Amino acid sequence: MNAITQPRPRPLRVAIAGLGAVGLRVAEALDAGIPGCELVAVAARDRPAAARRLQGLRYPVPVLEIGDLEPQADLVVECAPAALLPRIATPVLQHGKKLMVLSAGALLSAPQLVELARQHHGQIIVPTGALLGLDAVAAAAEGQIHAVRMVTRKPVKGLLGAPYLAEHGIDIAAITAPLRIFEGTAREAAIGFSANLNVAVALSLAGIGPDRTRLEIWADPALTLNTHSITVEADSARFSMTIENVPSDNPKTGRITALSVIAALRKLSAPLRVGT
Ligand SMILES: NC(=O)C1=CN([C@@H]2O[C@H](COP(=O)(O)OP(=O)(O)OC[C@H]3O[C@@H](n4cnc5c(N)ncnc54)[C@H](O)[C@@H]3O)[C@@H](O)[C@H]2O)C=CC1
Ligand SMILES: O=C([O-])CC(=O)C(=O)O
Repeated sequence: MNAITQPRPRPLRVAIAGLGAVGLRVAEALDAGIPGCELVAVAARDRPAAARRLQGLRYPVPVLEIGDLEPQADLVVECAPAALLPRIATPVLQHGKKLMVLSAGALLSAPQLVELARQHHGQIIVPTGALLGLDAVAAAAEGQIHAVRMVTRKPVKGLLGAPYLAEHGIDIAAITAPLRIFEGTAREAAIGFSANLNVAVALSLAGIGPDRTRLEIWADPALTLNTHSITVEADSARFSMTIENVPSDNPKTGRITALSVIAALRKLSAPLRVGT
């Protein structure tokens, strides 16, 4: 007797907005093959340079303007400077498609994007990125979480250029000992450290929100790894966890960030899915 075979579903067409440290690594992984996904296009600021960076791919894809990505794709991975998030996200969500967001901090100043996703049955996916344990935080949030704290320690060059430092006259270029440069909420960090602390916002969105998630940031001249330590107190569990990230080509961004995106893409259509 013949088994009834179902047609193989069409792969998800994936586009990448921003071809920097995260975007290029994700493009290479898609080109090498992530089951259920197909790289169809990228957007970059310097399109000829991006085309050169993509020359090594087995299946080169077009380099487009941000505004031209949506019609080509079912899912767009946003891995561009935070200020571009609304431009990248709006057409994707208006068409009920999926958007994977790395610039998670920028979601706080664009809450309309979540509403847009709701209205048009699209979805914003924030991967765990450079962090860990968002599965446990999200599970604990189904019960009652009393407190979430994070302490981030980064080498000086992982923090240089953050707007908070200039606004508060903090000069870390020549420090010789660890210096606490910030204590506040995830929402405040998203504004002052928009290219350095997306992880704090991702943590807050998984847990108790950006106004109750507390954060300290230290600049440490002796450090080589971007280090995030989290403690959670909830009615279901108490846990603490630390990740020490090897910086990527971009010293602000841990290498594991792109790998987290790749794992999240793989999970979208995997026959066995592990973790919340
Ligand atoms: N959620 C998380 O865990 C993490 C999030 N991030 C965030 O992810 C984003 C990407 O990070 P990286 O790849 O390290 O940054 P990057 O600076 O290496 O890459 C960003 C790319 O976007 C490009 N770009 C600039 N203007 C553009 C335009 N108009 N159109 C298309 N592309 C444009 C830049 O040329 C650059 O190649 C950043 O916002 C970063 O803060 C970074 C690390 C962890
Ligand atoms: O890679 C990291 O350590 C985290 C990071 O840059 C971010 O959250 O934006």
